[in-house]
Amino acid sequence: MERPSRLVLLSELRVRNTTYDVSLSRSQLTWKRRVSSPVYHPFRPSVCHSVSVSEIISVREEEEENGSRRREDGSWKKIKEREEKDCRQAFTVLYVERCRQHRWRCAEVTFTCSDGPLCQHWISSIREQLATISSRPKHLLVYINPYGGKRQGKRIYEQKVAPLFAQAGVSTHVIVTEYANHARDHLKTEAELKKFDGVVCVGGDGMFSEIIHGLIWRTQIDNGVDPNCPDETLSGCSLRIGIIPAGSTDCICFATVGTNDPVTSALHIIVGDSQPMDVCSVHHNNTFLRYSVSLLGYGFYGDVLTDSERKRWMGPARYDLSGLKMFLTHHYYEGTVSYLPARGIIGTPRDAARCRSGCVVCQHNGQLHSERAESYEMDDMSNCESDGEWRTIRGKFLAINAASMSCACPRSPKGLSPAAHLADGTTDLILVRKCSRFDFLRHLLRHTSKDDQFDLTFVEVHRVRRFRFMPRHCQSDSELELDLQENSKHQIFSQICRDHPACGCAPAYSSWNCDGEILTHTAIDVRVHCQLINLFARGIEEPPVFEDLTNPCAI
Ligand SMILES: CCCCCCCCCCCCC/C=C/[C@@H](O)[C@H](COP(=O)(O)O)NC(=O)CCCCC
Ligand SMILES: Nc1ncnc2c1ncn2[C@@H]1O[C@H](COP(=O)(O)OP(=O)(O)O)[C@@H](O)[C@H]1O
Ligand SMILES: [Ca+2]
Repeated sequence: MERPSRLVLLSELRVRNTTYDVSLSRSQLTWKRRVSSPVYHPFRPSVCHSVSVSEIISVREEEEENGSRRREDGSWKKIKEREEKDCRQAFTVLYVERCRQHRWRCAEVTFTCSDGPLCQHWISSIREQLATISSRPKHLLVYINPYGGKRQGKRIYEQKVAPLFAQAGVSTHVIVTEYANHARDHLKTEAELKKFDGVVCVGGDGMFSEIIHGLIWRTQIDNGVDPNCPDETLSGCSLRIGIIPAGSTDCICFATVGTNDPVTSALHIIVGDSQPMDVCSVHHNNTFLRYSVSLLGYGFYGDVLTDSERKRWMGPARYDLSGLKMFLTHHYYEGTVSYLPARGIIGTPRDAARCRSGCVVCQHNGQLHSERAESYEMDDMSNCESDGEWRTIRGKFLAINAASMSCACPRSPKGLSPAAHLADGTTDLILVRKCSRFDFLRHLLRHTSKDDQFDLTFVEVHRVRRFRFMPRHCQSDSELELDLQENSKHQIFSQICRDHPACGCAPAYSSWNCDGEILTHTAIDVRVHCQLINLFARGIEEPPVFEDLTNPCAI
């Protein structure tokens, strides 16, 4: 149990017309209603509130004049006639309050003091405590995509986020993007990153993808690492990234915070949360293509994305229509998947346990990963292929998905791979083989219910550190020869269809959906880079089950 930390201040203050014992320690601000009579009063239970100092947003001085109270920002708030006539000094504490479904709100409480010096002492003491929190950002670089989701990015930022940043004393440099890849290119070459404590992305998964591409690329160049080499150990990015959800799916925000709510995200940024996250690098023939943090999907999700881009005018609803269309189209694709299973780690894709705030699996596997990386460096064996057995699967697939995190989103609150971890250095490779439409529907529907989407004969899932995919139309002659021997009759039909796509049968290849962006190459080599980036988040919080003994109100 954490020891209650030393008291900084203890005073009798008033909240509205009631007297409270208010105490400030290094970790908590607590206000307990004074019980005037020791006799038990059923209608007046003792009330105690406690806020962790780390979740205080700011403290503000209030001034009274002619029945109104002036705030530091210059605005006036009318106070009630009866209220604190004798108390001339007041201060307001703004703090994080938890609401339903992982949402956070900025709550406030105003304390009135009997004298001015005491009020000033309280304000400066709270500010001093806040100043000791070094993880809080002071200056942020903000990119807004005005074009994503329902095109509300600018409004969301100005109305919901900017006022909170101002209250918390966070200064910002805001760039509203003017074209696709504006943010990526600005980060790659122009942005003066030394000036900032973090980058904020206002947009969806596609916009987040732009930000990480700019940031990761810049970090590699600054550290002399070649991003084109798939076997390079990439340098981790020091700047944290905050996501203000303003896109269509916003799965990266949902899976790291538990909700898609701009105010909640802004508060996680203000309190300086930190959540490491794995990043996959995607290469083709030793040439870098893209990075991915959530879904890499070939077949169904690739086709949905390609089709939906033509319907962007519909906003987020485009995915529902394209999803239905692609489900009915029921295309399958042939190819070869090879993968390196993740060895020595804790956790499997079929676990009941979930990746949550402070996840021990991520901590353990992250540690294992960095120890291995060190020993590779010492042995001068940077090629991680040497420590595992590649496995190969050939087949016809409706979908090939790699989920580096759960990919939970409002459409599927448990996600594509519910037990995947944010920062364990692995990705869950999900292979959905050719099956009937009915069976595929059963699989899809299970993403929205408690049933296990992997518990079906045509679905398999592997936790991997690296994988490759080669569509059949790209296979070499010798590989095709091997396939021919396996199934000569089918092979002939497939060849005919590839050569004559107008025949109306299934297309030979799909495309990859890489965090919501379409990849032009189909043959890819994917490698997970453990904890390469950090977000202003803390993972999804578990609701408290037991009484928290570190909470002064519980003692
Ligand atoms: C018939 C019932 C079907 C129910 C299917 C539910 C399965 C949903 C799983 C969704 C996983 C989403 C993974 C996230 C992908 C995003 O990166 C990507 C881009 O997001 P954004 O930039 O914010 O638009 N979104 C998609 O690819 C949409 C997939 C929708 C599939 C129906
Ligand atoms: N100013 C802009 N104009 C057009 N496209 C942009 C602009 N800024 C960013 N983009 C691109 O918009 C695409 C979608 O962005 P995103 O924020 O993910 O929204 P959505 O979730 O609706 O797809 C991304 O590919 C991004 O590169
Ligand atoms: Ca992972």
